[in-house]
Amino acid sequence: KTTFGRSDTTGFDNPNIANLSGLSIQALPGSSVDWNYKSQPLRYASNQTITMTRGKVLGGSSAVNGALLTRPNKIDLDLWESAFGGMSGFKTRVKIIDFAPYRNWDTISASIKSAEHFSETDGLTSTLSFHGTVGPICDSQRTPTGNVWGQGVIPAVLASNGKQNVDQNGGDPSGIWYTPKAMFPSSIRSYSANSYYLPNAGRANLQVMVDVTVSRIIWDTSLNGKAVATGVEYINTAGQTFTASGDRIILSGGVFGTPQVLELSGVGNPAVSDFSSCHTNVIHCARVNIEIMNPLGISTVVDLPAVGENLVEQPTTKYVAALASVSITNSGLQLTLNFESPRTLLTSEEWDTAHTLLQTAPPGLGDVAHQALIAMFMNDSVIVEFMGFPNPADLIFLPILLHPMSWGSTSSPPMQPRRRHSTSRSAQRARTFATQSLVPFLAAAGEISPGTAVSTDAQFEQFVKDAVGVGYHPLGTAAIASVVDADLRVQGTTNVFVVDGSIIPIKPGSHPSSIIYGIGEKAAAMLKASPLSDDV
Ligand SMILES: Cc1cc2nc3c(=O)[nH]c(=O)nc-3n(C[C@H](O)[C@H](O)[C@H](O)COP(=O)(O)OP(=O)(O)OC[C@H]3O[C@@H](n4cnc5c(N)ncnc54)[C@H](O)[C@@H]3O)c2cc1C
Repeated sequence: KTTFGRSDTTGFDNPNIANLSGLSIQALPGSSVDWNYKSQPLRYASNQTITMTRGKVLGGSSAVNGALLTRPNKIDLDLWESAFGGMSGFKTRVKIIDFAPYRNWDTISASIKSAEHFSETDGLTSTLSFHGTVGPICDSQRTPTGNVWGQGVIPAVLASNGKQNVDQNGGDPSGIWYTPKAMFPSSIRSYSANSYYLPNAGRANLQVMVDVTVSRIIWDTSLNGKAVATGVEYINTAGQTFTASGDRIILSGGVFGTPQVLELSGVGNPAVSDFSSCHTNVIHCARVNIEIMNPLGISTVVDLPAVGENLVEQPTTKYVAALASVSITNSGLQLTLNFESPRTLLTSEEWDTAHTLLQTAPPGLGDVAHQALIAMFMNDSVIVEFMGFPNPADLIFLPILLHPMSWGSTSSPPMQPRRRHSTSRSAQRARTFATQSLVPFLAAAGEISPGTAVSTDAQFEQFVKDAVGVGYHPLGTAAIASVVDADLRVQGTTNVFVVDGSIIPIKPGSHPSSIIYGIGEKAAAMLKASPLSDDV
């Protein structure tokens, strides 16, 4: 049975969701299908308040995203293994010790492939063995229809010692390539609502409701000191409250919604005095002076201060320049991504400075995560992605910093000085590349952002403070090892699980949706295989 309310919450008749071929997806952030979460004023970014877009529609953020299916460097995912493998007691504390699905590049890649149905594109070379071909999410590559990328950007990257990567999804994303998008051959978006849900909508044991919001988990008496859930409470748009019961509760509310439901249910940080227990090897708490549940009158069910912490987001700025003439076009899909590693992005002097800065952990960051960041840097894992945007009259690059060095929480987003420095360097790099290599394509004095008034290091730093945006890739607020165990069960509960991007403990340098689809695939297999009698 399927209970649908307003059609915009199903999204199926929203052309901006369906159509990936033009500029329509730019209309989605801030629209009625966005939760429109706002950050607190960012202290290190001119007190800006940033909108943290998340999809409020069937399919969640997969309905409103840019649909790029990328994967990080192999090293980024292999580091999960060393992070968790080194945690004493972790493996014996969980009952179902099936950590294998989330262990390293090989296991996570295998899960991603099981979600993917990749089709090769005529005229483009790809490596089929890197891709899945029978999963629900369809993806393929497209060459841009405008000539800026094919005739301008790609030759310019190659001329400046860059490389063209045959297929970035095999563990080395460095270089430039036509990135796959999650879409059917018709350029219609392929996402969780139409590719996972719709083919199964007729199942008798599946009921989907839209226009309702889960307000809390309902608890029974505890078993062996662990909280037992019997269902959830939810509210409709008229403010009426209902309940749904179940043997297992699986939260997939995303990086903001999942910790919110946990905290409303008494699972989280009750008071400042419990803050110290938040520090594990991997995770730190950003809200050093904030107690979450007690002031709101929420009784503590599980004292778990790491809930809502460890929020990591990728910052970005915008380089925009007017094109020289109407015969030069930048239309089509934003498909070509160029990934730079520390050694290709930074001068040797900047590399030394960055290396020195990295030796000191940001405040509160656990040693394991700190060592992981250093390893990513030393192994030359990609650190900046330059993404092109299909604005007909402009060349637009978004340099996205992939491995940020600051952490926040669901109530206090990250943006600390060291990250600002790296973001400023990548903004400078976007201009240098455009002005040195793309002159014939750009209008004279056509730079719109940052604008020619910005030229010194200090001015670039100020530009970043004033104009920084987000990559829309927040992760980590109910992380493995700190909030959930290896089987994705919330610590201190018998039968509550989290399956979404909030379980990712250490940020990989990529767009996250492919990994999150992979997590969904593995979690489904794992939960199906594990009998309810294991929920103790
Ligand atoms: C504008 C934008 C562009 C992006 N571009 C890309 C891209 O090109 N490539 C890429 O890989 N990634 C991209 N991403 C990121 C990617 O889409 C997300 O990381 C991913 O979809 C997150 O999946 P999730 O399951 O963790 O959460 P979500 O997809 O956000 O799903 C959470 C769901 O839970 C619902 N929910 C939350 N709270 C409640 C509650 N209390 N009761 C009931 N329901 C609730 C939400 O409405 C939503 O449907 C982009 C994201 C955005 C916003």
